[in-house]
Amino acid sequence: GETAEVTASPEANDAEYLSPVSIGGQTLNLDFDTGSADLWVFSTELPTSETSGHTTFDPSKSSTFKKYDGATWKISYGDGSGASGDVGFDNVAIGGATATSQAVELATSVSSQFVSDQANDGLLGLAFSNINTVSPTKQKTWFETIKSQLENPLFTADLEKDASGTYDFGNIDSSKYTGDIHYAPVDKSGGFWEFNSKSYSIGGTKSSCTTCSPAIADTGTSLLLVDDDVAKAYYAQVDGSKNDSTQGGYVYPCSSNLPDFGIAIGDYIAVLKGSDLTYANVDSSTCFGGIQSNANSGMQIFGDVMFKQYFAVFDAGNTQFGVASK
Ligand SMILES: C[C@H](Cc1ccc(C(C)(C)C)cc1)[C@H](NN)c1nnnn1Cc1ccc2c(c1)OCO2
Repeated sequence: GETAEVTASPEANDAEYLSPVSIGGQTLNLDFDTGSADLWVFSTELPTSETSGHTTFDPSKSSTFKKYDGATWKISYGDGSGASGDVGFDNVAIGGATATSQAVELATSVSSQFVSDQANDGLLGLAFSNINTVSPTKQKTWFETIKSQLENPLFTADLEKDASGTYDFGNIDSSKYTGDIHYAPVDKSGGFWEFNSKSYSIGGTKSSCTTCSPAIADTGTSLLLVDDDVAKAYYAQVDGSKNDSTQGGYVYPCSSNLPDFGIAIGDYIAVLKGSDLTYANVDSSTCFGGIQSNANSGMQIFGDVMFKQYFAVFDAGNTQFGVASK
C-alpha cells in the first residue's frame, strides 16, 4: 500500500495551513479541512475580478479532465463564507499519491473572504463524504477515493506554530510524536471527526461537564471554539479579559499570564500550554485569545490551536481520532 506526505505551510497568524495539490498536472495551494468534505478550487470559470493573486484551475488545459454534466455544488461555512460552482473529474495527486477520477468542484462563485485570501486556491475536505455538497449525487473526498490504496486507512496532521508541518496519508510516522497516542471513538454520522468532550481543566483544576457539546477535530478552523460557559470560566481566570463584540471575541492585556487549558479527547485530557493560547495582537497591548466561544452552537470545534500542540491521527479504519504530545 501507498503512503504520502505533503507540507502544510502556515499563513499569517497560523490562520490557515496550505498544501500543494496537483490536479490534472496543475498545482494549486489548498486548505486541508477535516471539518468539511468538498474538494473545490478557484477556476477559470470565475470572473477574473475575483481571481487576482490566486492560482486557478483551467479544465481546458488538463487532458484528463472530464466534465460531470448537470452536477453542481454550493457550500456555506460557519464563519459566513461560502462558494459554489460545477463539477468534473480529474487525477489529483498529493505527496506522490494519485487518486484517479477524483471529483473536483470548480468554483464559479466565491464569497469575499476567499477573494481576499490570495494565498488560498480552494479547500480539500477530509471529513466524511456524507456531508459533501455535490448535487444530485454526493462525491467522495480525496482521502476516501484513495483510502483502499493506502498502507493503512488513516492520515495524520502535524501542524506547527509559525512553521511548516506535514500531513501524512497511509502511515503514522513515529518520529513526529512522543509517548502514547490517546484515541477517542468517532461518531461519523454527522459527517465530522466527532468525539465526546465531557470535561476540561483550567490551570490544572479539572471540571467535568456532562452537558458539554461533542467536539470535532477541524484543521480548517484556526481557533478553539468551546461551549460558552467553558470560555467564560477560562477567561474568568485572565485578569483584564473581556468579551469584546467589536473584536469578535475574548481579548485581554498581552502581558496576561494565560492558564493552561485541558480539553477532553474522549477520556484523555490534552493540556494546551497557556503560553501558546494567544492567537493574535489586536493592538500593541491587547491580544485576541485562541480559545473563543462557540456561541452555544451545540458543537465544540477544536482547530489549529490544538493541532499546533498535539500530533493528530485520523483513523478511518477504526473510526477513531487520536492525539499525542510532540
Ligand atoms: C471556517 C472553516 C472553513 C473555512 C476555512 C477558510 C476560510 C477562508 C480561507 C476564507 C479564511 C473560510 C472558511 C471551517 N472548516 N471546517 C468551518 N466550516 N464550517 N464551519 N467551520 C468551523 C467554524 C464554524 C463557525 C465559526 C468558525 C469556524 O469561525 C468563526 O465561526
